[in-house]
Formats: sequence, C-alpha cells, structure tokens
Amino acid sequence: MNSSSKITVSSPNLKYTEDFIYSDYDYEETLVTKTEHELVAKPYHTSLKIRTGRKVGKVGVMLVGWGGNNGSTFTAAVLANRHQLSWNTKNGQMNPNWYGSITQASTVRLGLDEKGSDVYVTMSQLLPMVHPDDLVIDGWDISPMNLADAMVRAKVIDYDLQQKLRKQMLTMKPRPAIYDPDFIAANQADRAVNLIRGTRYEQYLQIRADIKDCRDRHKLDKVIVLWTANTERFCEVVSGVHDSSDNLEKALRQNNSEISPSTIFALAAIDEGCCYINGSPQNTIVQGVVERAEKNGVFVAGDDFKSGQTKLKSVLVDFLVSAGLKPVSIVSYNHLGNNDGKNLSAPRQFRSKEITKSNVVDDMVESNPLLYKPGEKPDHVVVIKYVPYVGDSKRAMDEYTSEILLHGTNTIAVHNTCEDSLLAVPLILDLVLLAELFSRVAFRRDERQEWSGMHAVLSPLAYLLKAPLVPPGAPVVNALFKQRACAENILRACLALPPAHHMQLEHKVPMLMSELHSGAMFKSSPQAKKQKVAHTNGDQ
Ligand SMILES: NC(=O)c1ccc[n+]([C@@H]2O[C@H](COP(=O)([O-])OP(=O)(O)OC[C@H]3O[C@@H](n4cnc5c(N)ncnc54)[C@H](O)[C@@H]3O)[C@@H](O)[C@H]2O)c1
Ligand SMILES: O=P([O-])([O-])O[C@@H]1[C@@H](O)[C@H](O)[C@@H](O)[C@H](O)[C@@H]1O
Repeated sequence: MNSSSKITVSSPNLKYTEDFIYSDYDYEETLVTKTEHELVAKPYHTSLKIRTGRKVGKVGVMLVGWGGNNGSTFTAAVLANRHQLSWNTKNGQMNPNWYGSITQASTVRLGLDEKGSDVYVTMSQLLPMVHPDDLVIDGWDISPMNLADAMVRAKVIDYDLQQKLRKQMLTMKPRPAIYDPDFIAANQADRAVNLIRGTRYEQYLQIRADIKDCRDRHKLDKVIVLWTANTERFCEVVSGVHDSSDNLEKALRQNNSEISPSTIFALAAIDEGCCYINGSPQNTIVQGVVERAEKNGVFVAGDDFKSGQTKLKSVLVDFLVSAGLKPVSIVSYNHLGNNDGKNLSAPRQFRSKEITKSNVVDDMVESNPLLYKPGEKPDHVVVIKYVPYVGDSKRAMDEYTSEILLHGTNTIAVHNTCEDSLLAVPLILDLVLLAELFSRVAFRRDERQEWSGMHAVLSPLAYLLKAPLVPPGAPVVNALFKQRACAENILRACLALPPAHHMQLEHKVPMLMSELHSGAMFKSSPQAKKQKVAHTNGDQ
C-alpha cells in the first residue's frame, strides 16, 4: 500500500473541479412496514448530490484545558510528528507516529485489484483533510503552567522527548479560563489561578475575543474549539434557561449560576463560527446550545472521548449480543492516578462519567429482543478509584458474564492498562480533522436547491465518543464497528463509491470467480448513474 498515492475515482457519478468534488450518490435503504402477521421489506433509493470542498485552508484548534494531560500530550504529539523528532528510551530509539488515529494510522478498503486482492488506503487519503503538522494549537487553562512544565506535570511523555520539545513548549502558555468551583471537584481549586474575572457574560465576551485574537494572529481560516478540561457535574437543565438559544442568552446576561463554564465556552465558540466538541461527559451541549449552533451553521459534537475501557466494551458487548449470547452482568472497574482521576474522585464529577460509561451498551441490548425483554438490561456497574501512584496509566479490569446455551454461563475477564492520554490524544486529532472535513461537505437534491450541510449535531463522529450526541429523534449507536462503518461510508459517498459491504462474491460465486480470473469482470463500464427518481420501489 502506498500511503502517499493520490486517489482518483473514475466514475460517471463523480466530477472534480479545482474547488470541489461533486458526487451523484444513490442512498439506498430498506423500508420495513409491519402488519399483524407480516413484515414487508421494500428496498428504495434516493438520489443525492454531495459536494466536498477541496481547499482545506489554515486550521487552528483551541483546547479548553490545554495544560492538562491530554492537552499537553496532544501538543507534544503534534510537535514530535511535525519535526520528526526521535528520542531515546531504554528500549532504544523511538520515532513519532499517530497510532490510535483512524485518519492517520488506520486503513479503509478502497476496492480490489484485477487479481481480486483487496486494496487498502489510509483513511486520510480518501478526501482532502488537514495535515496534523499544519495545525495551529492554542487554548485556555485555569492553571497558568506553560506547556513544557505541564508536560512534565502530566508524566506521559518520555523524558528524552520532553527535553527535545521543551524549548518550543515553554513558549506556549494557556489563556486565562472560566472557573466555577460549583462545577468541578474542590480538589481542583489549587490549580485555579489563571482566571477570567467578571460576570458569565463578560467571560463569554472574553472567550470570543480570545478566539478572534487566535484567528487573526495566525491568519486562520477555521478554528475548532475542543473541551478537554476537567469533567464537570451535570448542569440542572432548567426550562426557560437551557431550552432555547434566546433563553440561554438571557440567562447568560443575567449571570445565571446554572450556566456552566463549558456551556459558556460552547456559546462563545459557536458565536465565533467555530465548531465545538465536548471531550468530557457533562451535559454541556444543552438544547439552547444546539439551537444556537443550528442558527449559526456550525457543528457541535460530544460527549466524552471513547478511548479505552469503554471502547473495548462497545466491541465486546456487540460481539456477544450479535453472536446470540446474552450479557447479564458487566462490571467495569478502573483505578487511575492522574488529575482527571483526582477530579473524578468527587461524587458529582464521577456521576457524570458513570452515566456515559454505563449507557454505552443500550443500543446493542435493544437490538436483540430475542435475548432481552423490553426494558431488560444487564447488571452494569462502573467503579473508578483514584490511586495517585499509577498516574495516567489507568488500570481497567472488566468482567463480562453472559448466558449461553441451555442456561450455561460464559465469563470474560479483561485486564486493560490504558495509558489514558496516549489513547485519547489520537481521538482529539481525529475529532478535529473529521469535523473540519465535514464542514466542507454539503448536500442537495438537484440544481434547484441550495447546498446545505449535515445537521449541526455532528453524529458521524460517534466512533470517537462514549455518549454520542445525535440530532433530536435520531437513534444513538454505540456499537464501535457500526460507528466506524458509518463514518467510512460517508467518506465513500462523497466519492460516489458504494458502501463497503464485505460480501466478496467475486471469491464465492463461481460465475464471478471465473469472470474475475478471465478479466471479464471489469470490462463492463463503471456503474452508470441509476435512473434518478426521488423514491423508487426497487423495480428497475
Ligand atoms: N483517556 C482519557 O484521557 C479520557 C477519555 C475520556 C474523557 N476524558 C476526559 O478528558 C478530560 C481531560 O482529561 P485529562 O486527563 O487531560 O485531565 P487533566 O485534569 O489532566 O486536564 C484537565 C485540564 O483542564 C483544566 N481545567 C479544569 N477546568 C477548566 C476550565 N473551566 N477551563 C479551562 N481549563 C480547565 C485543568 O487545570 C487541567 O489542566 C477530562 O474531563 C476527562 O474525563 C479523558
Ligand atoms: O477508558 P474509557 O472508559 O474509554 O475512558 C476513561 C475512563 O475509563 C476513566 O475512568 C476516566 O478517568 C477517563 O476520563 C476516561 O473516561
């Protein structure tokens, strides 16, 4: 696989211009109608035009909580890769990479070659994306510590690499941030000395000024604001305060104490035309924030990076349930010793995390009524303990007990040492790169319509998040490989390529096998655009 090859899709359904990629795409689904004794499945397809901007521009990411373990490690990773810094360890010389990033270190199957072998490309090769080396990084923290010292404090990056990064990261200093002791653990108070004073509205105005300053100083075309600060308690959602953009604005101006720092950051980002992504579990993105994002035509996404223990859970439970096995007890314990764990040692902050770590199995359980009665769920316990000694090296221990044939049981026990920041940072990169890419994707039915983007709640980022936010009424999908297939197939649709189906009939059906081997299989012209009817019944 040549990861630097240019990909050109040769299809009558795709057109390249200097500025855009235009795709004529048939979106296919199957409508199921239910009667008392019958399910009728009716295939239909609807034609979409998809336009993807080819010009990426200069992009900045502003991290809220920049001086934390994730923020300092993200900065170190970008710099180490940008400058191709190698460093020495007891295991020899190491070189930088982006392992854990699906855009930089995972592949997608583009198709097959004439011999029938699969051809894989890096996900980032499919469509124009920001290069990680080009990202401008800025941000805020309630702690004033410069990024070099924050990296030392985090104890994540190898010492020799820290030394090679120190000079550049010494110059990086987080901007003063918004602190409300009612929203994060009291044990964080000693860090909270780099603050924006004033009312919540004055703080909102300052955050907007900071974004403007960053954009102007670096001549950025786009800025994405991402929360990787401490987990806040859930805000009490109040009718007349959080339920609309106007009510939120009014409450902000009235200095309402139930508007959290993270929601203030979100409003400021949105009002500066920036996508806002919530990497933590709290309910920052209330309905008023969503409405504001819709009005301003910017994306919001969240919640809570899905980095390790929960990521594995969203694979294991999917495997068990789709295998017809019935998980009946899930116990997820972990201990960690970083500042995140310290903050989560407070009950209200832990509750935020417990919610996102617990709900991740709901869609998989609900997908199989053969195993679960309506409302029935596995016993599910989440435990997080703060043990300073282990630092960022979280020790996760899980036990999955399932009912199997004839009421036997199967128990899977997992010990999973998750280097939390080294697992979360690639997700931060992917969230930023994919959010920026999707901001260049637009849809319309035909030339008579204006182009319009995806819904403001950017749910295709679900693969990277524990509790993916979805547009009102949309289903929440947590199964990891469904989430990945969703994102991958949307990228393929932008290139007028069909969804990956993995059927490989050319290796299963003798007629196709012989056509493959004789070369006849690829002699027919590429699939011409299907007859465009808004909804067909599948009869061709
Ligand atoms: N694997 C992971 O690391 C992982 C996975 C999922 C979610 N998360 C979430 O990501 C967040 C960051 O994790 P971390 O390990 O970097 O934590 P951390 O405590 O090291 O970093 C958080 C930073 O945010 C700062 N901060 C707190 N409140 C702030 C505010 N209002 N404004 C600006 N800065 C503020 C703190 O000073 C600290 O530097 C946490 O909420 C955590 O729950 C982490
Ligand atoms: O590993 P994962 O479940 O995806 O996510 C992690 C939790 O296991 C951990 O307890 C918490 O401190 C981290 O912030 C993160 O949420």
